[in-house]
Amino acid sequence: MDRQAGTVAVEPIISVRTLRKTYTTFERGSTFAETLKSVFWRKTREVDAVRGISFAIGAGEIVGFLGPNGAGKSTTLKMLTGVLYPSDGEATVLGMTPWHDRKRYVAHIGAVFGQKSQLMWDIPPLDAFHMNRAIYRLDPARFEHTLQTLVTLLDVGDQVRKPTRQLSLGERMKCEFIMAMLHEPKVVFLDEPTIGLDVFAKERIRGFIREMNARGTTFILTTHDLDDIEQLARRVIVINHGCVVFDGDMAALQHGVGQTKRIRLATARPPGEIDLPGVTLLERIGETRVLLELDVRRQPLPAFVRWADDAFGIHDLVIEDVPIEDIIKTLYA
Ligand SMILES: Nc1ncnc2c1ncn2[C@@H]1O[C@H](COP(=O)(O)OP(=O)(O)OP(=O)(O)O)[C@@H](O)[C@H]1O
Repeated sequence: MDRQAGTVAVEPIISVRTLRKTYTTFERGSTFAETLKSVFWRKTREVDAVRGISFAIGAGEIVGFLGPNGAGKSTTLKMLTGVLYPSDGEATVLGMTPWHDRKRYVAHIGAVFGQKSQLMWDIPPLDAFHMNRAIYRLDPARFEHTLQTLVTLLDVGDQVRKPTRQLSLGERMKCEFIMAMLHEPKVVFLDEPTIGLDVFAKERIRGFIREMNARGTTFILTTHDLDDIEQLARRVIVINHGCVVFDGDMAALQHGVGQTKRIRLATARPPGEIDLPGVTLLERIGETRVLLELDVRRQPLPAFVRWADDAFGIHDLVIEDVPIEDIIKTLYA
């Protein structure tokens, strides 16, 4: 997809315009006198959780929605799933305003919240799936076909008949995905969908998301697990303090970072001061080891290697890309 940051070439399926949410909280005070006073005179405090964010998402995208704790991700997702009214701004998802006519809206979207279950503890997922069929008034033959497809993709044929409380976390999460996708939503919101899962369960869930995306589902994925983002999202929107601080392709983000390399150097003689343009000393490890960061636009790699060998003698050299965690940390900062 040919896309500039924040815009999509195709007609957006999700469009968010200067969306804002301010929470008003009441301060009660900590002493008895303050609590008594607050009965007559309530002191309020305003929290600007989301400060006028805008973005557009095209059909078929998987977008990673990232930000540190308290950045405003859940608040945004709650507005986009219609749970929360915004203080200002607009959003349309599949041509509908999420917080208007929510009953009609939820029939077109799906949501999986890693920390919140849509299943019922004492009854098997299969019964809950059939309840959803009734709630969404799904065609029985189509429902059976979709159910079989989802059960096969996630390999939970034996588990869906057990009471939910007997399932492992990984098995339950797979059933949560089935629950969210039985009505074939075009847009699915995921909030920490792999939290607490082992590597195998994570792989299975990620494979499932990729498969459903290939079949046309658009996903917005909020997670603190950057492996989810690296493996699934072609685009990331990063928010911090309620504002969008980056909106662009993962590839562009990684390419920008590709201009910076980390170099682990073991030298024959202790390296003294390294005062070269484009070279930052990150860490000294013992007498003869250093970790450096190199901006290859200002300090070409071959020239640096020649200089280092002449200056201290190179014993060993490892060249690494900057980890995605560090790039994201910089954006958060
Ligand atoms: N119901 C509420 N009342 C008052 N303030 C709230 C409420 N919900 C969230 N906030 C505040 O709004 C800000 C954004 O919170 P939000 O939960 O959207 O962040 P988040 O990015 O999802 O964080 P996390 O990664 O920790 O889940 C925070 O400062 C939070 O304390």
